[in-house]
Amino acid sequence: MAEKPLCMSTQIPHDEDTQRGDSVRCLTTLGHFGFECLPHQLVNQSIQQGFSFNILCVGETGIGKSTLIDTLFNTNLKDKKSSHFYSNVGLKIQTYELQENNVQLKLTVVKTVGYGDQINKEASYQPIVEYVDAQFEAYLQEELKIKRSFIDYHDSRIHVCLYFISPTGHSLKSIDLLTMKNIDNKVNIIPLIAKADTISKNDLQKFKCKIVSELVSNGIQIYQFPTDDETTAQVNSSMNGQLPFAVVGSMDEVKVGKRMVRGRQYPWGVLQVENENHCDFVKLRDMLLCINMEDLKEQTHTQHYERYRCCKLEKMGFTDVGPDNKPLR
Ligand SMILES: Nc1nc2c(ncn2[C@@H]2O[C@H](COP(=O)(O)OP(=O)(O)OP(=O)(O)O)[C@@H](O)[C@H]2O)c(=O)[nH]1
Repeated sequence: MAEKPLCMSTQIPHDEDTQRGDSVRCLTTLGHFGFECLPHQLVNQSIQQGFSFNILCVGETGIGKSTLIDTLFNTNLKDKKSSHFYSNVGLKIQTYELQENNVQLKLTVVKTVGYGDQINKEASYQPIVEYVDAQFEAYLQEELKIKRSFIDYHDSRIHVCLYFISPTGHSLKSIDLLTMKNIDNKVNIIPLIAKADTISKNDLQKFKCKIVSELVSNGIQIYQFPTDDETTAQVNSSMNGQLPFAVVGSMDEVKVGKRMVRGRQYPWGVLQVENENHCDFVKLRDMLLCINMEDLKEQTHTQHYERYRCCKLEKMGFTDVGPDNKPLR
């Protein structure tokens, strides 16, 4: 078998090579090496592994959580209506395998049940906080194992919380402020005005402004679409200015002219869910699924989980040491 000659001197330093730090130099490469294919290797590996995405839907009973998820993913996940008479808030967790072309997505939807139906508002957000923390804890425990198996580990950490605001047209309720305040450093919150077809366009704009000012004055951090990538900076920054999205959900097919569209039929006409002049559904779908899903996952890992992990490890007595082997404070 013919052996390939080993090329020892493949990189020739040029005068213009820049010196970075003490020991890392940028060299101009000559010829083909192959590492330019690394991004393709990553794409193939990701497609083979499949993707997962975990959504938490928080909102009052009957506010349109299941319908919106169905409309987003074109599924029929809703089973039966929840009662208004639960003594505690519960969470319903459902996982689905979805496929679009050759991309597989394991979607987990966690939905509040009985939220807003109790007098004690503390009891309304506590189960949500506990659930989010429990998923961080499960991930941390997997990380701390000697034999870790992340390949088949189902990462259930919540990547986004869709917070459904009741379309009152007035202001946020105390339960909204309390819950968002207690989860904003644990999850990426995207606020939505639910059933936006029940409020006039004029009132909707005023309501949006009121919500934003209440979030700011209460120091509640909502997720900001990232503006550091030049390919998405413009659209993301414009969408940041349009939050909270006013959404309408529907799986009904309605006739408009010669076309069938998803919408809600009224005596005065049809509200088309996918018409950007009618509501912000398409904006939400694009932002959530097409443009920022990966950032939501990254923020979950690098910000929210990292905060949980740091806190937990410190409580467990771990400390980092500096170069002099002394504990860092
Ligand atoms: N007008 C209007 N009605 C909606 C909208 N979305 C859902 N609905 C209706 O509201 C009712 C409740 O919707 P669901 O999607 O079941 O609400 P949910 O929040 O999942 O309800 P629970 O699981 O019972 O808490 C249904 O009759 C829906 O058809 C919307 O955007 N506008």
